[in-house]
Amino acid sequence: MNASKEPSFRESVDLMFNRAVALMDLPPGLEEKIRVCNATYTVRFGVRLRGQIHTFTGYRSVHSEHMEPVKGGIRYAMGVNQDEVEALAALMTYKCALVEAPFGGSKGGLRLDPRQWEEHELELITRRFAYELIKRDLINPAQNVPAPDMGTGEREMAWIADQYKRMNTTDINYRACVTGKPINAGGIQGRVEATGRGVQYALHEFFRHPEDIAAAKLSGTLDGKRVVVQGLGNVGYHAAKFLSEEDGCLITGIIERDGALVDAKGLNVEAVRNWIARHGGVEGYPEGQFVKEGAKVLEQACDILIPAAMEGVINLSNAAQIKASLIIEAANGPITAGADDILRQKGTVIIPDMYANAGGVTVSYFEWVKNLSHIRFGRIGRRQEEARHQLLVTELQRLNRGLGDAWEMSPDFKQKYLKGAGELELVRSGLDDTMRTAYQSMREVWHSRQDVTDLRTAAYLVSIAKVAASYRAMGL
Ligand SMILES: NC(=O)c1ccc[n+]([C@@H]2O[C@H](COP(=O)([O-])OP(=O)(O)OC[C@H]3O[C@@H](n4cnc5c(N)ncnc54)[C@H](O)[C@@H]3O)[C@@H](O)[C@H]2O)c1
Repeated sequence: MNASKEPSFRESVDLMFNRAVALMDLPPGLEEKIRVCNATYTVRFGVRLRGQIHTFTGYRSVHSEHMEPVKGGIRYAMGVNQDEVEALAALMTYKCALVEAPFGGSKGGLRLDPRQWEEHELELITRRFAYELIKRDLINPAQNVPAPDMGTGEREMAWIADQYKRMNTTDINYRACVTGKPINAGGIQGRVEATGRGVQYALHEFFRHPEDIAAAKLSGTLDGKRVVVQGLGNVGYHAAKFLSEEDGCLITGIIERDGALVDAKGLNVEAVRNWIARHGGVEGYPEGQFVKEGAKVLEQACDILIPAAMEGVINLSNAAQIKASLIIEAANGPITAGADDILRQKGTVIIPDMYANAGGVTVSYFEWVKNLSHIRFGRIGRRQEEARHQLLVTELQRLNRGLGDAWEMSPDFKQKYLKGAGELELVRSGLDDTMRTAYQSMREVWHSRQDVTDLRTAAYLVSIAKVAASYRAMGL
């Protein structure tokens, strides 16, 4: 294949879907029903800014309503188009099914570069976009619940929730109309970092299986592994930070819009992030080496490659040169269908997007449930009980006393013990359980079926089977 034959993002998702359904025995016609996008709404609206009217184009796509509400982020970027939004909505359907978040798939986008607008201008634009979607029930706690994606975050979600409340003054569940909100606007602890945390938990689970580590031509643990990450935004930053600070990984490459930094000794993620915040890019960072053609660093030798920026970055033009033997797709669709073929033939192990970045929607689900139940999270679950018990045992050992003795708690212990399991602990353990269980469901298919040679096909098989079962149960 040459570069001109590169399929679009939407075609790539469909090609990978087709590869999986060819191995399934679905009732006639159901495959087509699952694959197609149910509806895409395009809106153009004007906002008076800087003395003139600016017209913006936005989309909200609903891929599958086999479960409602449908769920999926809202992206702000210049490249947003219908094809992209539909591909992302389809991935949301498969992702939610894989991790058993009870939602259908949706996605939205607004064609604009958020860096070109002031905060108060972005608020006006966001509120107007939200108004257009809310009045058509394309944002609604029972029907369609957005979340952050590229170019958006907590701030935009808070504006959307407030806009919904203004238009639905008697809806007590208004907070559940969007997830990824700030804590003081009905959000949940651990949501901001959830997708990056999920990438870390996915790698933890991968490294619990020696057979899988060997398949990726690696050995040992995460400690000391060389990691290259593309995109130091919400997902890439948190993934790189947790992997370097908690697991001992060396971040040997960071690729951003203006170029890349490489350093065999490992880069300080926090310091690079602060540099980007101050200077708008990685160029000039005082440590490591700056590479102007950042995308070339995707081809650098490393153990784990984490594309966490955007789709299509590993494609027919560079797939053969990729040296990492393990790629975890933190971004949606970073590998095109053609590149996926090349990498699979080379024996590269790919942990697919629909699983790898599902931490965001998983914790969004917790937030939505919290908003609907109107109860603060913090009841003690089994794992928290165990953790509390362990804390108690450790403290008693420290004091060298038996259980019946009178004893003084250390202030640190007292604070932790009396606090019990807080919301953050619950969110983390729920996310960890979800990432473990979903990985095991994929790997079971990967290792038990002769005709399944990769994790992506396994992920599609698991999720399509669940979507198909929903359609069959509800009747068409
Ligand atoms: N935010 C979430 O919770 C979430 C959940 C699931 C999946 N995702 C996916 O993860 C990816 C990143 O999302 P995000 O929320 O972290 O976005 P973000 O806007 O917070 O960060 C994106 C980062 O990538 C950088 N970037 C953009 N284009 C680049 C390029 N060509 N080369 C190198 N760097 C580039 C940006 O400068 C920015 O630092 C997207 O594919 C998104 O769909 C995000």
